[in-house]
Amino acid sequence: MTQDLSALAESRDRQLADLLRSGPVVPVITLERVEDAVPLARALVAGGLRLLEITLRTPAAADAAAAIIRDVPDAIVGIGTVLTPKDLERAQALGARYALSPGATPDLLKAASRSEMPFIPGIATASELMMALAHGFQTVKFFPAVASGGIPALKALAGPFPQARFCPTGGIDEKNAGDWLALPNVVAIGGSWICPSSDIRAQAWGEITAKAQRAVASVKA
Ligand SMILES: O=C(O)C(=O)C[C@H](O)[C@H](O)COP(=O)(O)O
Repeated sequence: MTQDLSALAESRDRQLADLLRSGPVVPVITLERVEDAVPLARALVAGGLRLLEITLRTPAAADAAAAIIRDVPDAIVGIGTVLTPKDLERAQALGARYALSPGATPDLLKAASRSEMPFIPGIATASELMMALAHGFQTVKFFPAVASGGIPALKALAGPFPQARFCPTGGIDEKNAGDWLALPNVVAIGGSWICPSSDIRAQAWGEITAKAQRAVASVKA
């Protein structure tokens, strides 16, 4: 890495460390309707979760993220399902504080390594992790966490890669959240269990606040 890229990587790491202090549980949010965005974000913040991931999976996603950024100042909005350099630009243009991907491509890693915005690439294997580390990304998503071998797989990766920090997602729920968070190299966990599509469709904001509160309690347990 050149000196310029190293300085950018350090600055992103510092910003990310600051953001993760508001974690460590990140609800993964998929919104079908823009009008659900603000009440959902308020329900999550009321339950104690400020760090959010809005996935770019629906046509409503960008407007939904923009509405939360505008109207819910206590929410810290990250954009998920960033698959291309263009998605990363979109996340930045929206004013998101960070971006995440379920994986990574050489193009995406290259673009993200030249950007100021904190970015968390996804990895599921040692080779993918090596690629992320080589581009200056020490904090990675482990996705799909449970299907890729779960906690034993993450413990195995910790051996050769002590510098890596993980945000597992995919298959995490209320029952196993505490086990994942107990791992020393896990800095945050994420998942859709806190705000499943069925609750969002039903506008069950009270239920979502209760799930967020239980997630916060699992961190303290
Ligand atoms: O879309 C993305 O950007 C992702 O990285 C994937 C999400 O983190 C998982 O799909 C969440 O998994 P579940 O909690 O099992 O629903």
